[in-house]
Amino acid sequence: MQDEQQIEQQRVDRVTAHIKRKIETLQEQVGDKRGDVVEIRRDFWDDVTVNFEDSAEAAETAASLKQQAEVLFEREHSHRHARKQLLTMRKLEQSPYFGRIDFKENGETQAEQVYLGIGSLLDENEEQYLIYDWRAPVSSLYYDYSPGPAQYKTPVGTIEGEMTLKRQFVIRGGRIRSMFEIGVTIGDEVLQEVLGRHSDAQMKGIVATIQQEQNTIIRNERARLLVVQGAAGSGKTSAALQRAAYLLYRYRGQLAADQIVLFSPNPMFNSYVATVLPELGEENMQQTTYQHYLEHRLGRSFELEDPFTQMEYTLSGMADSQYEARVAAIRFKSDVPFMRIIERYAKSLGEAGIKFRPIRFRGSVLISSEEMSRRFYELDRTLSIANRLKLLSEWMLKELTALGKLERKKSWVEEEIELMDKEQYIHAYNELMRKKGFTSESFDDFEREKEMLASMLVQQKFKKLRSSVKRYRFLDIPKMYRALFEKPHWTADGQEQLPAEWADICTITSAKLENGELYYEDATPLLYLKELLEGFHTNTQVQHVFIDEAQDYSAFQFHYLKRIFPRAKMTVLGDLNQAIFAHAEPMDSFAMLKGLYGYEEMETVVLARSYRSTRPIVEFTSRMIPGGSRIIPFNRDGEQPLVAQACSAEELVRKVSGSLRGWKAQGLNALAVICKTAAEAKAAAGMLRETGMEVRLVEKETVTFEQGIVVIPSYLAKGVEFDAVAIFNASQEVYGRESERKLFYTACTRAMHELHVYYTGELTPLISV
Ligand SMILES: Nc1ncnc2c1ncn2[C@@H]1O[C@H](COP(=O)(O)OP(=O)(O)OP(=O)(O)O)[C@@H](O)[C@H]1O
Repeated sequence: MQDEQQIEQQRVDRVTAHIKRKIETLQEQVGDKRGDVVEIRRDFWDDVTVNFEDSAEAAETAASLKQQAEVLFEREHSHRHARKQLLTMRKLEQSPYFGRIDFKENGETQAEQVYLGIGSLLDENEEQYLIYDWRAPVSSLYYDYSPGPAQYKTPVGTIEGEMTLKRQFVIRGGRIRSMFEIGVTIGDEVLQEVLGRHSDAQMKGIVATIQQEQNTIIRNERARLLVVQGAAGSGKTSAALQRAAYLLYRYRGQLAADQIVLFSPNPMFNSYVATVLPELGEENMQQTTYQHYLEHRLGRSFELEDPFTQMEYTLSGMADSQYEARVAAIRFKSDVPFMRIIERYAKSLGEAGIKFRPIRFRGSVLISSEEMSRRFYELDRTLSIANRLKLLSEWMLKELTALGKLERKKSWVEEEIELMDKEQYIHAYNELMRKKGFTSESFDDFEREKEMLASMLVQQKFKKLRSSVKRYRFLDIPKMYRALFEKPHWTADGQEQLPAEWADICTITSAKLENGELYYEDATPLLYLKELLEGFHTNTQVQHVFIDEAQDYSAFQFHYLKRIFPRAKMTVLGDLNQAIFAHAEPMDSFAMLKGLYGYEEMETVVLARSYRSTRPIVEFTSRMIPGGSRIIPFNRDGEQPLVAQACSAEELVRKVSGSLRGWKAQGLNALAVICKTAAEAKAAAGMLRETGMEVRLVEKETVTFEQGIVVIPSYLAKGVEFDAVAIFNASQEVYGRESERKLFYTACTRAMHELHVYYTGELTPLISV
């Protein structure tokens, strides 16, 4: 092996020398291309002939503009491309590859040596690959097989043959640190080393150690809906990010990063994963949260509750007399039967019941709701509601034009013209000259001038009205949504069972809406109703939607997402044991997703191995949940989790800060004190600061994930991980309810190397020691 290592090192040296030369060439190219771009941008208008005198000249101008823009686009593109290559080469210079396989294709006499790295590299003659990109078809052999018969898929068919060697390298700074011959699961030694490292506040890429079952997720191209059910720390998020990188490579030229959307659990999570794709030489996909999407779609029409406020209520609002009704409401409004009710209701609105808002101007009604209603229901009923609304809005726009003409004669117009100050007047004059091509002579005519100013003034004032008509603001969606909770006539055929708490649900929903506020659980149904009426605002550009922490989405939300991204393939990643929202509590499988697409379009992958935490931590946390014995810990040793009682709040704080200091002394960087709620986190942060600890309080608005000590509410720790975790207070009082099991489990599974669980009074029954 020693000789082998020398031979391999010589190859590394050759390849690195080649990379260095490439870097030099690329540096020059990047500089030249940037120069080109700067020059074209600077001289853009010099090379364009601008002339709008007649239509022929104008067309020529447009063509010349287009041509110049194309040249610029092409240069920018090639500059970006060269820069991207340069970045990849710089990474390869340090560590050109991490794996090698020798593969003899059936019918061939010699095995080909395939070296895998984070990007590909051709030799000087551009004929042979010195390094294959980890996403190339042949590279999948490395992740899927041990030496022996093996095959891989290419876009033109399956290639069969025999793998005669599989080797893993650790190369740093151009030197081979270690190399191993390996079996199917990629080097436990390397994985041990990687997983044993301390966190650096950013999620890491895992390309050198992707496991076989993770590879099936990454490379899946067939499924319309890919469901990944994986234990805590099993690499769901990691697999999702590598999958995005894979898709960008596999479909390069057809798929751009902004055609992939990732729905994350909270804004901080976005910052946590933000470096993975750029590290792999790809641009980041679009990242959003469901809440952010809702806010974007609902605009500022409501004070929208966020999911974390809802969560705080379900965790701490037990004393509220409406608590039971609210929880029942959350469940009911998140499920498919309610969605069906809304669909039937929307359909019935095609016959009667649409609530219109009158168009008002200066205190009087221009178009009344009765008029709108009459016109709407006079339209051909075989047309869809959306089409009829379109016709109605067209009529309304015409009507506004006619009404605008009448408006010009009114006295307020004359008064406003008289009150115009000089600047306004000059501005209006210039505007009119520009728009209508008036000359100063024609503007001399006083009557005409007044008329023009009046028309301009009215037009300005009506602009808002017209735009609100175009946006269908004349539909009173909240009122219609509210009507669902007033007269449940649409359930009369008894298809859907209403919950026992229905009367209370109606009361609390109406009261909230009346205040111009919206509960989180009402947002999706209300939007759904709105879009059923107005037509769906679909996004057909997006080709892949990733939903992380999918167990936190309701069936209703999934249906909605499917509708707004009709062309996209969905990758849904979740762990039912971490389902922390009230609507998800009864859910025991992702079975509800089956209704989303057909069976044949759905594939499920189960990830049972957990990589994040040491074996003692995984064994400890697995005992908290049903079916926990099925979770396979990766065999990494560490301290047993500590469960310790404190006699008072003061002692609790002392103990927690003791743990934190100890961990810091050991060199651990990312430390978390996990509390149940935001209120507990705030109090804990205050008390810890009093002991001289420097801690950062994470709140729902926090957008950056940083190293150091954080104090964080349990539900915001979703998806992220820390070197060491202290559970602030795992007492019976804090985590006493069965419904908090998954939340508690989520909190404990955030720990990579160390877990300390403190409590006062009685210990939570959720731990079985
Ligand atoms: N194949 C792998 N090689 C190296 N590290 C891995 C691998 N798979 C997962 N990991 C590591 O395990 C940890 C957990 O991964 P990740 O966060 O993707 O899991 P998850 O299933 O999304 O977890 P959770 O549901 O608990 O949030 C991360 O530190 C990740 O880097």
